[in-house]
Amino acid sequence: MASATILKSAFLPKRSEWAAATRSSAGRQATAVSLTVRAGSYADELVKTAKTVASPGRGILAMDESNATCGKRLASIGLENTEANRQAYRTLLVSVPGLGQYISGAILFEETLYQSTTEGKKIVDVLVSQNIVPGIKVDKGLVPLAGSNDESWCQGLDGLASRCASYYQQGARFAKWRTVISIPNGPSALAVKEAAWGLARYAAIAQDNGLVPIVEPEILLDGEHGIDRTFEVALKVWAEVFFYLAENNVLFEGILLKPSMVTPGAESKDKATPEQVAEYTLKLLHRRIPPAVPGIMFLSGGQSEVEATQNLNAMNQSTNPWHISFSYARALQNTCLKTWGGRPENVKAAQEALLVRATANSLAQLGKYTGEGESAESKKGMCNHVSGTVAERYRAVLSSIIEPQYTVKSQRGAF
Ligand SMILES: O=P(O)(O)OC[C@H]1O[C@](O)(COP(=O)(O)O)[C@@H](O)[C@@H]1O
Repeated sequence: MASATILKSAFLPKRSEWAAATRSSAGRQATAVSLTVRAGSYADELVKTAKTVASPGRGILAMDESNATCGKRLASIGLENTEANRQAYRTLLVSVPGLGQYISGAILFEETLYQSTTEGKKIVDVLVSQNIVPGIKVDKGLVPLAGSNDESWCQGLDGLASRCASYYQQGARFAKWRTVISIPNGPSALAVKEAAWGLARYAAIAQDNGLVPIVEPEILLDGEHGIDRTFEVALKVWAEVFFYLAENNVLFEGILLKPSMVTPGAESKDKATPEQVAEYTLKLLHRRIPPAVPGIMFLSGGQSEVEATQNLNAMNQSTNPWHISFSYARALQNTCLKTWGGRPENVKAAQEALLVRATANSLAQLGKYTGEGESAESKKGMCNHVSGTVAERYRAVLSSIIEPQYTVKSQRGAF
């Protein structure tokens, strides 16, 4: 926060000055403090990009696992964490035929943004040909936050402007910065403030360089707390995030959010139905998120594939001021990765598995997901609810691949 203080005192009114100016101007027409924000050169493009990503029936494929996280995913199927294996897996993901019907954006790790598929096509070009907007993870990961209760903060502001400019040149049009908040460890006021300030500085810098910032303060699922505690923490976190976004003159129409859903902690004795998750999460959004924000793209955070889809669907039973959709990593990729298992002969089946999840979440974005087909018992019902080629995909994939391992039970810890 040291550099933050310098920046704030240099360019913006202090809160005390602002309050004094507002008091002394009461009853007069003009205020003493000008809050006019110059329109950035990318403003129109940012708004357009954000709307494209937040388009009906589509969401984001998060495939930006850092090398450390990707290593865990690959280890779960017995593969080494090599560049060649990461390339093979990510080639599989971006090459799924018809993916762009359900996926509007794909978040890439830096390595992937500059990588080609195993057939030698630039991954960015493959995405664009699928009508998918390429995005880039720009944070540099989490490190311990000194002076806190074993909490962390997210690095990456140094050199961010020039990196964002290069990523734009390379074809990225949106960015992502993930920081985390731990409920069992507090969260301390320091950790929340640091998370919010970092996200706001990142968002301003990304917009200045033509990238729509995805703002992701992940409130981790870990813990024994109930849903009310998650709600309370989320209210605090989002209040701080929007306070600092505004202080940094971020254009709200040109951002996207990536929140955690409001659920009980993963180790809580309480369980919440999709309707309860939707009720709490929508209440949070209505209290904290301005309608100027075009899209809210949830992370899955360790929920099972089915839970994440059901919860999204429940949130889309009402008309909302924002596009409410998904930006899932695990909840899109889990079955796909397991089906692939690193074997070339499984690529097609794994791609079908990804398409099943993408289709299901697309339906959930529209509030039309039924879920019956997700279990063996009601497989037929699901097929009856989905028409045409989608039904064929469900039938083929569910019968040949998913059924043995696919249940509505939590798959937490699958990775
Ligand atoms: O590799 P990192 O930086 O730990 O991020 C892990 C993942 O968290 C996400 O932000 C959310 O993923 P989940 O949907 O699996 O929770 C992904 O975009 C990212 O791949």
